[in-house]
Amino acid sequence: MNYRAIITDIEGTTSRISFVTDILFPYAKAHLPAFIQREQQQPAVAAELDAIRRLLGQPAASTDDCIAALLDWIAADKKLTPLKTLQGMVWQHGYQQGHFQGHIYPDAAAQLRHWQQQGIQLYVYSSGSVQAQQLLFQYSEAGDLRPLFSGYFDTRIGAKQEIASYAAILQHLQLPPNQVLFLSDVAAELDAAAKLGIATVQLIREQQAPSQHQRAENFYQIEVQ
Ligand SMILES: CSCCC(=O)C(=O)COP(=O)(O)O
Ligand SMILES: [Mg+2]
Repeated sequence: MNYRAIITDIEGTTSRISFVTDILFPYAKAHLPAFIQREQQQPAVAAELDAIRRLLGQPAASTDDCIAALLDWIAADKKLTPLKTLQGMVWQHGYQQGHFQGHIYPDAAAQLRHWQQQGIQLYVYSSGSVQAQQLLFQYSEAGDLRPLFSGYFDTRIGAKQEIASYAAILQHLQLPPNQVLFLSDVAAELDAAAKLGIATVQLIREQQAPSQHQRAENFYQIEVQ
């Protein structure tokens, strides 16, 4: 089982679920409305507002309508790309101001470093935007971990429970599926990856429902060689 690439999820896998639900999401809920009102003319923000209008099927939706939809989506933990993109923009300020650091389990930081030193290519696949992923690892409690990673994938490549998303990732990696290992806490994500022959390990750190996938309580229990 010599894997040439390992792809890891974040929430519930490298990092505590409560860091996302109790720190990041409330911060976004508190700061997104003012951020959007202030920055809505910025092309990057305007593009996401247009994407929200398309998702709502309301081309004439006001900025306030879009903000209301975003707050509903945060409450429902919707993994919608415009929400995730705007959240990443808002979280950048929080990290830069030192309002919070990115949580990473010590075993995950240590093993990711070890695997990279062994020559294994490391990637991230999270519903959080690539910007949000890079910020979490840049401002992590274990220091700037960005040098460990060869690439990042988010919902722009597809939803995490869709088989096609993993086919697109394999195309990017240019590796056979049996040389790739995907780590996540969510069985449905692992199911989709396994359908293509990607190796899987489910991290059971919190209250995850176990599945038929190989399981590990921490990164030290994951065999890669
Ligand atoms: C990258 S930190 C923000 C994570 C996030 O917004 C999210 O929805 C987590 O989803 P994941 O696919 O990493 O479990
Ligand atoms: Mg997760």
